[in-house]
Amino acid sequence: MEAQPLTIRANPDKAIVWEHDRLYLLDQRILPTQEGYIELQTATATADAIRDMVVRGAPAIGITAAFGVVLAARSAFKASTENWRELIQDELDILAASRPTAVNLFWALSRMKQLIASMGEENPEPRLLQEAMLIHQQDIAANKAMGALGAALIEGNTSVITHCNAGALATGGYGTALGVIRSAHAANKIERVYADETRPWMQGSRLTAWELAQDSIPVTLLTDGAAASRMARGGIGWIIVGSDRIAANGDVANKIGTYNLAVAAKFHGVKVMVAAPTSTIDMSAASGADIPIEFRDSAEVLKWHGRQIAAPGVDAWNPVFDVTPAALVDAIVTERGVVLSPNSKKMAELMGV
Ligand SMILES: CSC[C@@H](O)[C@@H](O)C(=O)COP(=O)(O)O
Repeated sequence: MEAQPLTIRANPDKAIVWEHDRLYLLDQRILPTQEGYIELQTATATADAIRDMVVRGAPAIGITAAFGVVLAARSAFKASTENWRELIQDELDILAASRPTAVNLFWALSRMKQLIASMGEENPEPRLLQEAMLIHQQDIAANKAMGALGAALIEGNTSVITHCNAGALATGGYGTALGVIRSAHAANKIERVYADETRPWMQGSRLTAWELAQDSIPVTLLTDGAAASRMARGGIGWIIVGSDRIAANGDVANKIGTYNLAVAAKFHGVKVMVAAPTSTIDMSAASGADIPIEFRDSAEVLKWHGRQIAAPGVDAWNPVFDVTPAALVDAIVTERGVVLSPNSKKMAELMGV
């Protein structure tokens, strides 16, 4: 899958673009040294793009899958105006199998499936496209609401640590954790952001630092192992991260290494904020133990830029997410409100169940 020459200037707030009835994704694998969009013509190609990390980040995966359903409906309706509903099923399953942890994927597919179930004999594409666009727009609005709510929790002017990339690139735009940081920076509450590099895909150095630099927000990279040392030296008010799935008891799945950060934060008296839209909350997962954790190829750890960095025959354990227990989380910030010291009762109240 090669990046196409740019027709749209690369912009983190435009990582997912639907234009002239076509789906374009900013290729996040090649940032920040190259910028290019990939055009996707089928749902299967969309699922491949999600699996191969062209697009990543929980809300962005969900939005992309919703547009993937539009592409699936287009080809199914072209093949048969009568049987498109049956024809689309395989592609819906292929999209659902792309990545397992981010619940936003399944949430978005379920919204699209509900709409399909309510449709008559008309061409499904226009209404499905309208729904995908609504999912996209609602995500941006949720991020802006979270930005204001999360920024309000930060007192004075402080430095923060973030992990992975929970910015505009990982969402429909504006970002979750980076949305909070953007809003807090605009309110003069952020002195500096320390971005963990985030092995092995380097979302922190390649994507987060790129986004923050474009916003002129002071950013310094940390190797993942340096975060506790940085906290020990003081001046860090908050750890601010996103999430791929939050369980009904407030346990948080996020990029591998988030749990380490939260443990170190507790020891150093640094608070932990998780910013995530309610589409990331999975009330059917009673606790973090019920969240499926994606394991990726050990080659992602054993190789660096295609070069072998471990002795031949050495294996690697490569879970790409971990679960931070609710007891280590000070605040979950959603578009519906903030949950302080989350637990099952407070999460149920937030979700109205
Ligand atoms: C707003 S994005 C929140 C999470 O999806 C993000 O922190 C993360 O862990 C992304 O992992 P990735 O493997 O890059 O998709």
